Amino acid sequence: MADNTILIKNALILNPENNIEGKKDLLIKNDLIDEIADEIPEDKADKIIDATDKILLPGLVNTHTHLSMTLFRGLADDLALDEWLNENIWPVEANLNGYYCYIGALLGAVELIKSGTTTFSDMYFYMEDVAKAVDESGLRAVLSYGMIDFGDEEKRKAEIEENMNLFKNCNDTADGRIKVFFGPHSPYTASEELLKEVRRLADETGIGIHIHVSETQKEIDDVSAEKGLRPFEYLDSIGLLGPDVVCAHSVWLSDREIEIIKEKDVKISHNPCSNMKLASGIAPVSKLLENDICVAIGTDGASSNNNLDLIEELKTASLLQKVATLDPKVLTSDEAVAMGTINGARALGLDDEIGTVEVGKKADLILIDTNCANMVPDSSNLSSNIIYAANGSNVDTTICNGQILMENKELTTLDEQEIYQKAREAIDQLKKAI
Ligand SMILES: CSC[C@H]1O[C@@H](n2cnc3c(O)ncnc32)[C@H](O)[C@@H]1O
Ligand SMILES: [Zn+2]
Repeated sequence: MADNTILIKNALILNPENNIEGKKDLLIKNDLIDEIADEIPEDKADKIIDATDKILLPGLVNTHTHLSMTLFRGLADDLALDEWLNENIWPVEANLNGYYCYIGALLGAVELIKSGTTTFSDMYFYMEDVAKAVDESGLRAVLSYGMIDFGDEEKRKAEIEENMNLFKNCNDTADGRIKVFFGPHSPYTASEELLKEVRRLADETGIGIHIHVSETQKEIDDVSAEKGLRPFEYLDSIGLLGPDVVCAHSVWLSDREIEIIKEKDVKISHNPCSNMKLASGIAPVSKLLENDICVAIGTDGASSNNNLDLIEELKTASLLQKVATLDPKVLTSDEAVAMGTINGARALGLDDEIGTVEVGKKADLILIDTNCANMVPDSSNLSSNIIYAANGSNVDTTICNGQILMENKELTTLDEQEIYQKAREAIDQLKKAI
């Protein structure tokens, strides 16, 4: 079969941790970045993309979301987590089916592609239907089935079986773009027995773990009352924690818990918009970064955010740390770019493949248009322009695994109008069932 070759010309490259000076050409061969040079001849490629006035950076990595929850955007606003989940979201989720989750995931995929995310880590229900949406969209994803047993043994077995079936049926599918993790929901919904079994199976299979931890003060109080330990102390005491664990939120942390996170090389997915909207609190991100802990970024679901724009999320993360510490020097735009790219790749165990613009890595790349009112004048500091001035709507081109998913703001793999229509119908039907 002939090679897929794409030549991107004249791009300013923003690369986390290792900047590339001046305008460059970049050649994609099949799914990989093949060459980066001052000038690459046009006859080396079948397809040319002119990146004049555009900034090229690694595709963004959203390390915590519930993609199908796009259907619930705006459904239950202005509530704290407990009331939001127990009285609003879980009753609606009880009426979900595979089709709804598929349509919600397609809607989320459109939003991710349009705002520059090429990889996302998802925890939800009907995950084989979500995998179908990932396959069709061309995105890269880490998928976990969200396991909740509330101490019920039968439920526990069924939940673990569901996640294992997802692993057997979907891991390494979609040309290797889909990986499967375990998704125990949280220390307050998953029993000790479930968490211990997850650790055993993670060691056996080599797959990672995605879990919500220490999101609210109520969680700290409840777990402390039941276990006599704070959430990270408890998870450590039962052996769950390790470098393959990605913890979402992690807002309320004692100094001892930060030590545990560091010692065990646990990865943190920071979700500032969701934490602000549900009034959960402010995660001590600058302290975590000072301790060399890998902090990545996530949007959480579109019902607690209410969008999946990762550039907006990174700006929020940066500004929130500045105001929380009253120090404008913390969480710089360079650190924010790393959070949205290479740190996300590390959290998901994909840093050999994605997260930087480097020859030999997967061609997961985005182009951001600077010929827009909010991006002029061009800043000599590219990360400043991307984090503080841009937003997802400045993304012009999105490429994942060497495949163009959007060019000049036009989607190539998904029909967005058809998806909007189906999503509207799906939520109308769901509302009737409530
Ligand atoms: C069992 S699948 C995932 C489960 O998590 C719920 N969820 C969404 N956002 C949050 C959050 O911020 N904290 C805890 N749980 C959350 C989602 O609605 C699903 O039920
Ligand atoms: Zn979540």
